[in-house]
Amino acid sequence: MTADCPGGSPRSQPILTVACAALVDADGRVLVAQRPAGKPMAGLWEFPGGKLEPDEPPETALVRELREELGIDTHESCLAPIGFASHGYDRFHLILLAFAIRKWRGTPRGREGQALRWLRVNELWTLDMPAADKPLLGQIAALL
Ligand SMILES: Nc1nc2c([nH]c(=O)n2[C@H]2C[C@H](O)[C@@H](COP(=O)(O)OP(=O)(O)OP(=O)(O)O)O2)c(=O)[nH]1
Repeated sequence: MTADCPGGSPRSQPILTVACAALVDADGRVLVAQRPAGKPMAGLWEFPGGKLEPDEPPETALVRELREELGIDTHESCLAPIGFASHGYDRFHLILLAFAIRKWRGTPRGREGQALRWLRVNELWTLDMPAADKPLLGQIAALL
């Protein structure tokens, strides 16, 4: 059986590639961070992570970002790919690569002033998140 699948917008936008983490604790809860005031999408809850630098592999970027943002140490071998989201914002097209992480050293704290919450997967659906993130929730739910 075939289904209608209308074509997407052909707009040409810069591509931004971001790696993000579902940090999963021993109780199966996932960490989310609130984007601080002054940043685009301030107040929305996101998965910690950030942009890849030129020629930087996503795993390397994520280990770096988690150290910078949360003060935790992990290792590339502790990152398990979950899936991705691809979303067109007004100014750029985001490719969001998501990894699950269950092992790290240190206690996450918001080093850039961001609030943190540990939530069960069913609670994630209730959060105000960037539009790109919603498709990731099903992928995370399938994993946990
Ligand atoms: N880390 C992260 N970023 C996300 C998520 N969802 C989503 O749309 N984004 C967007 C927000 C930003 O436009 C981009 C991440 O960039 P970033 O965190 O490195 O940069 P930023 O805008 O916070 O600011 P800056 O570091 O350039 O100062 O990806 C998410 O779940 N986690």
